Amino acid sequence: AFHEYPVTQDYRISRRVLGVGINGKVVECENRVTSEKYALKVLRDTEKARREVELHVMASGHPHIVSIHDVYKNSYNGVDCLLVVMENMKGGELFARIQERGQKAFTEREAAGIVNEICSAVAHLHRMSIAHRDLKPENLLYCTTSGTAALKLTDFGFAKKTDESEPQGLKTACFTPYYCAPEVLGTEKYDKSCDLWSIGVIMYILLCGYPPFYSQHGQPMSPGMKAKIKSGQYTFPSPEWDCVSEAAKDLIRKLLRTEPTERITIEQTMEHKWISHYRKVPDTPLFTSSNLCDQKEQWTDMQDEMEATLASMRVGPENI
Ligand SMILES: O=C(Nc1cc(-c2cc3c([nH]2)[C@]2(CCCNC2)CNC3=O)ccn1)c1cccc(C(F)(F)F)c1
Repeated sequence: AFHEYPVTQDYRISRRVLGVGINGKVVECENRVTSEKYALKVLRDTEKARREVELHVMASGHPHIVSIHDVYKNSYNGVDCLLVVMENMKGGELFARIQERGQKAFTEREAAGIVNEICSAVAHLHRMSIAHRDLKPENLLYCTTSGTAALKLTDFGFAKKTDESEPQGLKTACFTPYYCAPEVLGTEKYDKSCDLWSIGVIMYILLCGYPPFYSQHGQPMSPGMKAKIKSGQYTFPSPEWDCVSEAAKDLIRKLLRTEPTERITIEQTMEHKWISHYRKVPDTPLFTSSNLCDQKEQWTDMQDEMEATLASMRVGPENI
């Protein structure tokens, strides 16, 4: 249930904008009693916003999910809004921190530790039949600027329940299901498999500093593209990948399978030795930090491309 009284009664809202999400803007705010700083996400009160808040509240409390502190329903000159007060992730975004690394090289073992944190957040969501569907670097934030700060996942703007609790479009259609192809009936696999693909892309970038897939530059993703990821082939180019372990490449191959039904699940990923024994992964220095810095200007292109591919993967009866 949401507080109906004004959020300004409990928090002083600063003008500092922390970012803009799918459904709303994020600003810094301060609790009037404790002077603690929080992040405030302002959403128009729509069906979509309700779902975002509901799923984020369900997931909140896990050590690698940004926690929700309070939710308010206020209206400003006749427009109903939902205001979500979250813990303030003062450490900023995942790749910004690796870019700012400077001299001390980023190692394969550190990459494994980060992927382990992301996987435990996704495992928590998938156990609750929630698919995040917008797992991208800019939604992975650090609690504080300290080197040991926890990495947490945020922005449930595209999250969705994958069990039958929600009418899955086609499921309600009146036809004899046994003629229906599996991939149409079980969007459950699809939605969750988007998150595994995202983990694969993030893991690839962590290990070399550039993304696995490039579309022909400037070529827009064809609109209405089916769930197939316009993946093209990816490779493990020299010299960056010569020093990366076979176990890491094995896991990437299983995460980046083009066919969603052939992609590894989050449970299988957590059992993969590169994750389950991440503390034993070789502490090999990587090219990541320098490559992330060198191709800084291509960074926004990369984010746009990942965004476009995620959009094309968010298949659902409503999107087919
Ligand atoms: O982002 C910061 N604090 C923060 C931010 C969020 C947050 C929520 C959402 C987002 N951020 C984004 C912003 C645009 C990129 N995607 C994520 C869109 N969707 C969200 O739902 C949540 C909690 N604390 C922050 C605070 C202080 C300092 C710094 C920095 F490190 F940058 F100095 C960052």
